[in-house]
Amino acid sequence: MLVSFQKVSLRLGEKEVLRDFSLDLQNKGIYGVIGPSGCGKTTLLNLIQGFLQPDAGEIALFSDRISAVFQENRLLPWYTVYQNIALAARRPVGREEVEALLRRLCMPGELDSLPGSLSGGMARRVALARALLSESDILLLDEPFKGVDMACKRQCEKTLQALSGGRLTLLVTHDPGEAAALCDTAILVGGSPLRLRRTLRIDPQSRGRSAEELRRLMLAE
Ligand SMILES: Nc1ncnc2c1ncn2[C@@H]1O[C@H](COP(=O)(O)OP(=O)(O)OP(=O)(O)O)[C@@H](O)[C@H]1O
Repeated sequence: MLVSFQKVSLRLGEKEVLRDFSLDLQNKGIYGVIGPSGCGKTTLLNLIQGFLQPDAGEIALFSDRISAVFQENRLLPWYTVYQNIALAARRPVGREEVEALLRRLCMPGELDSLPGSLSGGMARRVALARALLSESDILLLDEPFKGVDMACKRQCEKTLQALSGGRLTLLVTHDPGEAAALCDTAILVGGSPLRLRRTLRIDPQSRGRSAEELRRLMLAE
């Protein structure tokens, strides 16, 4: 088991977000976590990262080397784009490597910019570059393409697919098209408290059909 939630319960304030929630991920690859707003997707990522502790139950991880794109970008405003990315990398990272990755994320020539001068979509891609370049076994991405325009998004999806290899990636998204385009498996969650509704293997040969299927399942629930 690479990631396992065993009968995890968690209350946040008045809200019982999880009650006896179980989930086992056995293989590496990209998992899309899809479900309605407010159901608890970010909470799952926060539990994996140890930012929240369960009230009951257990979470087991095969590695604690985690990199993430959080709901907010969390860039350090006094450091440049290059410094923000390189400082988090857990290994020496040269300017050329960062520049090449940013180019693959449709963002050339911003290495020495400060985060405050970037658009929301650009800052999002810096946060994504930071997570991708960081040496990690688990990649947690909470709506990583928020604010990124359609043309760049396709390119960023390809780059993410190419660079996430060898890791276990959890991608929170509201977009069935994005999940079908990128993921190996979609995990549909929902309800209050949160429950696992369905897992769906995405067939790489027919991602368009998987997107339709996911749309249908989301509307049905
Ligand atoms: N610190 C907190 N105190 C009280 N309730 C909280 C707290 N943090 C989150 N919640 C509630 O827990 C629930 C799950 O929140 P979470 O952010 O995990 O949902 P989500 O599925 O990621 O939502 P979205 O898709 O809108 O980002 C929500 O109803 C939220 O209001």
